[in-house]
Amino acid sequence: MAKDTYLKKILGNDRYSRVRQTKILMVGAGGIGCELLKDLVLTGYGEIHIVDLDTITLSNLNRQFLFRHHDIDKSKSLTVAKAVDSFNYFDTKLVPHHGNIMDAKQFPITWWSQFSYIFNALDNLEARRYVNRMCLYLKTPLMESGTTGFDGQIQPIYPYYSECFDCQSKVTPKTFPVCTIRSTPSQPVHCITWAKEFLFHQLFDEVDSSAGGLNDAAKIKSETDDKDEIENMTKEFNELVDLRKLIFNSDARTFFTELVNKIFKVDVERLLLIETLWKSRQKPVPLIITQYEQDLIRILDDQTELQKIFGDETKVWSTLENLVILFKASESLQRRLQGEESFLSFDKDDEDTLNFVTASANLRSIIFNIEVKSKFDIKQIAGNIIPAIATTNAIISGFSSLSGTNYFKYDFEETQDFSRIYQESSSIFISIKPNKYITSASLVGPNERCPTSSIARGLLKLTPVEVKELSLKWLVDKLIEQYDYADEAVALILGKSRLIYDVDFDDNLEKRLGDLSGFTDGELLMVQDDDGELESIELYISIVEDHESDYLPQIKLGPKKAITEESSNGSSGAPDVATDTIVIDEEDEDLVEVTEPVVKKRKIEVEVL
Ligand SMILES: Nc1ncnc2c1ncn2[C@@H]1O[C@H](COP(=O)(O)OP(=O)(O)OP(=O)(O)O)[C@@H](O)[C@H]1O
Ligand SMILES: [Zn+2]
Repeated sequence: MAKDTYLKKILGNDRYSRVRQTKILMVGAGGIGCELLKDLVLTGYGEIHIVDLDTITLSNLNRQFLFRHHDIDKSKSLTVAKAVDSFNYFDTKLVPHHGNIMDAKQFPITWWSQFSYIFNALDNLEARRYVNRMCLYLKTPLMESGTTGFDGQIQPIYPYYSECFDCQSKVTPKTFPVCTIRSTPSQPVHCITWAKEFLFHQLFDEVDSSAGGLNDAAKIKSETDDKDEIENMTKEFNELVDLRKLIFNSDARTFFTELVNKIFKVDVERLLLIETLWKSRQKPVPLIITQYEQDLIRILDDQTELQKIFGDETKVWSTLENLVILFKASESLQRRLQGEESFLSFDKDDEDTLNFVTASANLRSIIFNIEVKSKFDIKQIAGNIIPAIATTNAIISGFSSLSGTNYFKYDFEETQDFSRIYQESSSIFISIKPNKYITSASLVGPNERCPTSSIARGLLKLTPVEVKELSLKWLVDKLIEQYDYADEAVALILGKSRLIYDVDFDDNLEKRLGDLSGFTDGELLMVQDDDGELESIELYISIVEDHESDYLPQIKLGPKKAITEESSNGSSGAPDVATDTIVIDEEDEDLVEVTEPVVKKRKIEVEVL
């Protein structure tokens, strides 16, 4: 049977002919992207654009099966596009783009508007949110997907008909109270966090006293009322400062001995004095280095023995072995700081930093009678790594492409009316839990409180000549005419927060649009109703050579909706998939970044042209 006859049979004639004519975009060509592109090519799409900003690394090869060893350092998007050639049975046109999808210069809205459907195969919240917003401006359906270990999810998004990516707040990563980390750890992860975020950071990293963290007095006070505990922590901190000085003016042995003595003996003895802490907890046992000194010296001189310890990363090291590792790591870190490097940051792939954190976390675990972990395990936890599983990616990609074909049931060319299809589509979840390997949930309408989809969005299309000739007054009148705003109720905010017009500020009215600084292609214009009756609309300024249709989107603005703090909160990378990520990690801060769409008018910030 000819290959496309086969496809016709599976999809049916109508869907088949629509698939063949459809141009889609896939964002991300990593773990999910490789699997997904294979599926999309075999679905028979007419044209697929692929965007990825990254190049291939060795660690990608175990699961990103379209890449080979000789592809290392090559562009992911260009490589995947070539790799699928051997099974491109339906002659799908592949158009790769190497670049950041959030780059509005490389990918202006006119570029986005060519796609009928967008598939996300991304690994971060920021890019996901960006694509979600672009889809809202253009009313382009989006298939969102994400995996974390054995968990995975797809979410079909039909803009303004079903929930958008931001409609559900994302699971917040776990955080630990400072005092659990500093005084009363009870799990390996507490000791690992302490070793990485506190000990390593204070000794070797660049310390920014204004940044807060585990030493911030206010933070400590907010976690405990115990005066002794606060005093202890402050003392510990000051002694650490002295220890840091020793890095530069002592030899390796002195530094190591002082380090072990202070961190694993003196600090612990001090904690033991606070009796309230140990009423219902097992007491820690301070480490006495002299008990291990002789063996330590012997092993440090024995290369074979050393190699044996360092060679097995999956073994759980004994106290003595952890001390050996700690000595070698601190010696090496000390040498690096005495040399060229002015500070050292923890990096799971930097052996010295990982060894230091592993050994010090384990020694603390031993003291507090907590399970000791192998270096391999600690690397996963300290690096916030949740292993990526090829099978999870393959299953999720399968669901993503399969569910995407639902779109071809109807002809949306003219209408973009998704009222039926969204009710026939579902989010799908997979997991390793028995009886819950695959579950699904019907799509529901947008969350009224969603910070992203609770305002209307669309394009304001103008030609360069119109931008030059039309005045702001023309635009205000046009907005009133189109959206039924009460007279004098319109307020316009350009970009992040610049008020360019409202009833009390009409200085710009006679200006040409092009003379308003910032009125450029790709900039956002927020239209607010000062009477508080109608919802806001965010317009994406699109300057095009020609626009047949209207200047403004054909939308009926609904009544204004309330947005709450709670609903504008988000954090995890994959949609709704819980992770065991440890916070108190600066890197995670970008994960909680939220783009607030509703800009409060602030006249103070007005720049009069
Ligand atoms: N803003 C962006 N623009 C374009 N591509 C992006 C953007 N953000 C992320 N990506 C791409 O999305 C893909 C996500 O894939 P994946 O989660 O497998 O990540 P990875 O970097 O390949 O693997 P890992 O993070 O596990 O080492 C990556 O190839 C990444 O380059
Ligand atoms: Zn939403």
